[in-house]
Amino acid sequence: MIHREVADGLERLWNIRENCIWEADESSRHGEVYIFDHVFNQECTNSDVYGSVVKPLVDSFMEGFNATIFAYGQTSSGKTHTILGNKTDPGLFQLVSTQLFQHVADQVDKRYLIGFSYIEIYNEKINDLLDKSNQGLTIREDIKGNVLLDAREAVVDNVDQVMENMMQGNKIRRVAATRMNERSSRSHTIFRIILESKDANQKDGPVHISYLNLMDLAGSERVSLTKAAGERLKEGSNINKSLSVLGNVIRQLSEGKEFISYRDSKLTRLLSQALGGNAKSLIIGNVTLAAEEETRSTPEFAQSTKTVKNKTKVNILSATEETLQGYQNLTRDLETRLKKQAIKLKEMDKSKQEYLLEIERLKTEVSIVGRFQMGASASTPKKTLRRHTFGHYGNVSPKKASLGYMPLKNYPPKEESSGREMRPIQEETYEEALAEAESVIAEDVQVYLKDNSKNWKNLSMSLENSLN
Ligand SMILES: Nc1ncnc2c1ncn2[C@@H]1O[C@H](COP(=O)(O)OP(=O)(O)OP(=O)(O)O)[C@@H](O)[C@H]1O
Repeated sequence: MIHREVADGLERLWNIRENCIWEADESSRHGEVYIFDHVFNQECTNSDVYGSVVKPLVDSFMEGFNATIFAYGQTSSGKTHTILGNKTDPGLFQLVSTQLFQHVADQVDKRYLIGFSYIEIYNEKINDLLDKSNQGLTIREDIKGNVLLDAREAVVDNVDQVMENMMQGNKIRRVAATRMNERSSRSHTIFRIILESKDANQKDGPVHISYLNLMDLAGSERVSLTKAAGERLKEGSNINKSLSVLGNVIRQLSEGKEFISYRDSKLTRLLSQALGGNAKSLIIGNVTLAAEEETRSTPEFAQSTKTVKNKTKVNILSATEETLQGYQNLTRDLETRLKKQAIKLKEMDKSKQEYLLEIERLKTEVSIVGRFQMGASASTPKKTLRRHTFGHYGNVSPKKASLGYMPLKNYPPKEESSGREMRPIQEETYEEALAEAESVIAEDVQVYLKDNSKNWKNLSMSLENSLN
């Protein structure tokens, strides 16, 4: 039981022993004992949960399987605590990231590229938490039924970078105080880690790709308990509606129905691979022992999900010649963003410091992609597609596509045209493309710095440092 429940003098209404949970009042008409793979009591930490049920899933993810982990439960039952944790009890997100980068460091014969995206579904609208300007995202599907979303995908190299991105995202994530929770999540959030790997010694070998979703679902809430009104009430009703669609989808899947109503909510559309598709899924049902009915609905939900069967496979995306185009475009797109940031300095509508940080961050991403791509041959690519996940940027505008590939015909992007001649990317090796982009950026920045040298002496020094 949490502080609020103890302070309110609430009683403990449920018992837990081994892998079972049941109501303490044996005369209750719902005398069912719910049995699960694991039941964790209130003495358990997030690390205990991680070691028992999450780690094996992360191991599979690193072998190339897709994986999804949900935290499901009523409001204030500890979902956010499970995923994000705190200083003394790190959450699953940090524990997963740590394991992932440890694994990557241990595998000397492999090369890895790790991407990270973070989105929320708020009042049935999908917002990118890594890019404030990228709101109201549209879900698209390719012919194979893969869900595509133009969310920013940050390329990350270590746990600190992941945590930094996550904390940036948390600043805009919707949280508000309700009567049940001082910091109640008003949206469903999805962290997605995308892992691409290939054999370091095999130049044109296949690329394995897998994604891992960590989801902190907003909790179901009863208006009689939360006393929500106005905006909070609207949010609560959207949360309850999407959770009810999730319940319907699980029921249809467990009953083996042919038609599954994934399209009834954004949440279930985004989860379609995790529910009955190509992903290994883990559902963590968070409960409080101090509520009767609200707590009962969680083990009931979790039990219904146990009969859902997924069809999983290792995802070998394609051979290098297909992906080479993707990495070249990815690099080019990062370079374009980098250049844009340098140009934006002229407008000075943001603080100098913010631009410098963005430039630094993009430079790091470019070098990470470069390291992963190194060794691939510069043979003429046949396809423009890099891969299909929801950090995919098929046909989006350069403004929206923060990272990822773009169709070849879009290069150089029209709005970026500066009169400089740019050769089609097929004719360039990766090194040539990188060198060209770097010289363009350096030139622009130098011109700008020269023009503004009096006013921006300090800025020019740090910019020059960052470009050297
Ligand atoms: N295992 C735990 N140990 C310590 N504190 C906890 C634990 N679980 C939850 N809490 C505390 O209980 C409160 C509610 O938890 P949390 O915000 O994680 O709930 P939630 O299920 O995400 O709620 P909502 O659906 O409203 O967002 C927080 O103050 C949190 O710190």
